[in-house]
Amino acid sequence: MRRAILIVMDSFGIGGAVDAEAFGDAGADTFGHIAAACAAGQADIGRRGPLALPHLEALGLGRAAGTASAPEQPEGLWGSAGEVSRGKDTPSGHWEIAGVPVTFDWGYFPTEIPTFPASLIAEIMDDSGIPGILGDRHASGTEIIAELGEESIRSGKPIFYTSGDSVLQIAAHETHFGLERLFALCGVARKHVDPLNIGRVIARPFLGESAESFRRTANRRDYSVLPPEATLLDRAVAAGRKVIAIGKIGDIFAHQGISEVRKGDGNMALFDAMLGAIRDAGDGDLVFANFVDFDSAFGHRRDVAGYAAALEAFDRRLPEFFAALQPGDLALITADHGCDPTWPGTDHTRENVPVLGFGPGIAGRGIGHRKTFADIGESVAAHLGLPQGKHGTSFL
Ligand SMILES: O=P(O)(O)O[C@@H]1C[C@H](O)[C@@H](CO)O1
Ligand SMILES: [Mn+2]
Ligand SMILES: [Mn+2]
Repeated sequence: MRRAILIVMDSFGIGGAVDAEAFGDAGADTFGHIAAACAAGQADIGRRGPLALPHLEALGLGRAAGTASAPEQPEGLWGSAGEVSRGKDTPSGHWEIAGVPVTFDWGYFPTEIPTFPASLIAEIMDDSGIPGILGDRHASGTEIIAELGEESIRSGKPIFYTSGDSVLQIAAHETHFGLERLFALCGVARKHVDPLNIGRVIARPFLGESAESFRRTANRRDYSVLPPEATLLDRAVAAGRKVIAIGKIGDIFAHQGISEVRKGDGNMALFDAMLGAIRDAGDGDLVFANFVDFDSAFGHRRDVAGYAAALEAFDRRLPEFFAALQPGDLALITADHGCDPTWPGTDHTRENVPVLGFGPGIAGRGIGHRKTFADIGESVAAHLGLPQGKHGTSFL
């Protein structure tokens, strides 16, 4: 069997991006700052003490990140990668991993309030029939739901907000507003933000009846534009291979080059879904998984202890993953950008990412620093015997 399993630990950066300064992120280091906070006893909520990631460390995470705790001889291929895409957003990171860097500029909404052009909101209201909007500014998704959720239920107006990413996010109550109605509204909005070059419209449904009990549900849906060129996923599908997308991978690629989508509510359910996909994948297939909680539940929330606990929970399950691999399989663990929970604000941070490769019979060695995430996708392509793309080089 020659299969590939590609895992994105969403936002698990390791610092050190050469262009971090240009993003206002010089010094940001998601892994490094979480580890330092844990070592200093500053992340003892729901967990305790130094960050314990024995399996990721054995694969070479410490060496990739240049930390002292690294083993002498990591068990896998270990290294780091920098991003050449112009944004530090999720689609840019994933598309570059899949061999297609984003070399154009996304559209962004300004930080003024109101944030969204009045003409855009008028068009969306006309087409969807909503009575108006709330929010209309940059915000943290959980905070703006706590602040405006009750008014949204009362008035029937959904909450529109954005971030440092190229996004229009729409939060509305799953039952009072209606989930399908929210999805339809996002479809309408997607059409109207196309001319503004906005990367994603994101449906952010929530449940609960008051600020204290509101919680976002797993029914988030991302409406992305198509990648600008054929990705690794397209090459795989064109060659008759199956691409099984775990979590939000399907949405991120606008469902292009995807054979099957499997979802899960939270990292542990996603891990289960990934293990099931590995059981079902055949020779030459690709399983591509995104673990969103690191970013969405902890990075953007600037929750250091929560992020550390999520990393440790992920690491504890890696032996199940190792056991699921078969001779000939290549597994790669990486990330799509940083989201340093010690950093000011609530946005992503420009960082290098770890690249950890392993599988039965793959000997440990350093692969150095890769100048583009695209080297990851081209390595998968080489492993699966797919045509090579033009933006990266295999490290196999
Ligand atoms: O709603 P939140 O604050 O979690 O929004 C973040 C900011 C990103 O743009 C968005 C997409 O992942 O999540
Ligand atoms: Mn991401
Ligand atoms: Mn994010």
